[in-house]
Amino acid sequence: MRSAYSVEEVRHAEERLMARLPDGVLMQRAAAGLAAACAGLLGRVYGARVVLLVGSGANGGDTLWAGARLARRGAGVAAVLLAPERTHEAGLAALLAAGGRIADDPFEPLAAADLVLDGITGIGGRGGLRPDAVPVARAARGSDAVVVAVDLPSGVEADTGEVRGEALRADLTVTFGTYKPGLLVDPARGHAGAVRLVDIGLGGELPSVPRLEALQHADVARMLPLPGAGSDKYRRGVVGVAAGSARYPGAAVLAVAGALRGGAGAVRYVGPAADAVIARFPECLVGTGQPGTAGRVQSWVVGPGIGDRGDAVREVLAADVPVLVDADGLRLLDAADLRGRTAPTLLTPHAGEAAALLGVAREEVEAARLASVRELAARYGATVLLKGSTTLVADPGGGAVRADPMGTPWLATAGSGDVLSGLAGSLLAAGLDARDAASAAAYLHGLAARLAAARGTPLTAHDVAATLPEAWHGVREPGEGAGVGGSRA
Ligand SMILES: NC(=O)C1=CN([C@@H]2O[C@H](COP(=O)(O)OP(=O)(O)OC[C@H]3O[C@@H](n4cnc5c(N)ncnc54)[C@H](O)[C@@H]3O)[C@@H](O)[C@H]2O)[C@@H](O)CC1
Ligand SMILES: Nc1ncnc2c1ncn2[C@@H]1O[C@H](COP(=O)(O)OP(=O)(O)O)[C@@H](O)[C@H]1O
Ligand SMILES: [K+]
Repeated sequence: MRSAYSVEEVRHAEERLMARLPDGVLMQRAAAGLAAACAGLLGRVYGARVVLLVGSGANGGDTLWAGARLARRGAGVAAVLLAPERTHEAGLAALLAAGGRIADDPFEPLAAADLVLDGITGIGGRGGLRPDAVPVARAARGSDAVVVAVDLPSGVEADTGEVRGEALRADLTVTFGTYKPGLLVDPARGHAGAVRLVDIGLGGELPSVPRLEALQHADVARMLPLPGAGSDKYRRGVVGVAAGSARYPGAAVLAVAGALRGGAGAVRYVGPAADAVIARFPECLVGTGQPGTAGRVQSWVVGPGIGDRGDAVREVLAADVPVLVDADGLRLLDAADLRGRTAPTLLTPHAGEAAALLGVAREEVEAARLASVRELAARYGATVLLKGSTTLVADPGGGAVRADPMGTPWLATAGSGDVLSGLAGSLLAAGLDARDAASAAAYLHGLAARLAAARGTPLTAHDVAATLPEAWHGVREPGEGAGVGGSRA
């Protein structure tokens, strides 16, 4: 599990740790890790051309100290000072003593650089890049150099992943002590490139519950339901699917396709698309009536392609089992029906559906995904999976929000959300709690899409469903050909 903490939590942890250590030790640990990462990228440090973009705070200090280490190994290091009168003094002195120099004109060294270190702002940054830094950041990105962000890409909001204004785009971010939420949540995440964590000894000083966490293969593998000797199909869990309509039978087929690959013992479909479902999946139990007539299930998925069948949504929400509501079901949802429920509810909106549930514009949700998913969970008293470029899962009671690291834009294809709802519903039926079911489903769904996309052709929702067994295998046996699974962050 990768964990991210807020700026306030990082600062408190740093204070406690620094109180026990000689002055400057943490900055030296950060600079050493940063310089080592840069040396690894360069391959040969001697003779490399390195440019440091240096802001007014300790982030600039880290950058100068790392630059000094590279200069001592023979790199030609030029520092662009964006706030010359407030530059970290000891860092600058170290750089100059090691043979580095101050650049008078930022653009000339940038044009010839092999490596640029972005030390304009770190966790102390507020708002986007200041106007004077914008052309410099653009020149860095426009050069042939590899751009490494120090702690965070300058201009992004560390706590939220929001980008208010312009921000630097890095190829790699070397972050210190812990991940920050902005490194795991879009749009900021999209600026970070690959992310590498340098241990500076902060771990023991951080709270036990992080702000945000991102699953890895091993976490998902531990959650996956496996049958035992005493299992039968009912004990493994039965998932009910109330989806589809005469107009949208495909949504039912795709939700059932996801549900069949989620580890439940059986999938029961009820609704007007029964013929289409049984034609495709003879292993599915089907009925044409209302959800109330379906017989016992351990979880329900309701909503994909269901059209205007609000009665079906109400019937499902009256059942005392975990319920996942998606797509049309979210539009038909009456918040009052949720309040009376004691079993878990999982809502799975995309940004447009989330905006309608919150009564705001879609752009507002996309710009502030973390705040939006938290607000939805609190307001509706339900676990919420917010789909999109970074899929997020929040519980109504607070706790760590899960950020999915596996998503890929290949998933932006019609019907892939239906597959996800079936898959998550199946994991609910198998006994996972709502947050685990939602985040494990998003992870497997993203990994399946990556594996399918690696075949080199555009993919369909059906391909995602068909590749779920490979994704399942990939998380359980990560060594065996699931190379796509190594997450980029
Ligand atoms: N505190 C510690 O012990 C450690 C801190 N470390 C580094 O220290 C950083 C935090 O240092 P600071 O608290 O000094 O903060 P930063 O270096 O992130 O930036 C603060 C400075 O930037 C200015 N600023 C804020 N927003 C700006 C913007 N949009 N454009 C331009 N300037 C802006 C502020 O006026 C302030 O002077 C971390 O990100 C990390 O790189 C590491 O060395 C590890 C140890
Ligand atoms: N840009 C993107 N990057 C990553 N994943 C995306 C992106 N856009 C959409 N997705 C994913 O694709 C799926 C689409 O679901 P949804 O919006 O419900 O579409 P549909 O209703 O057609 O199935 C979700 O899992 C969502 O997270
Ligand atoms: K930075």
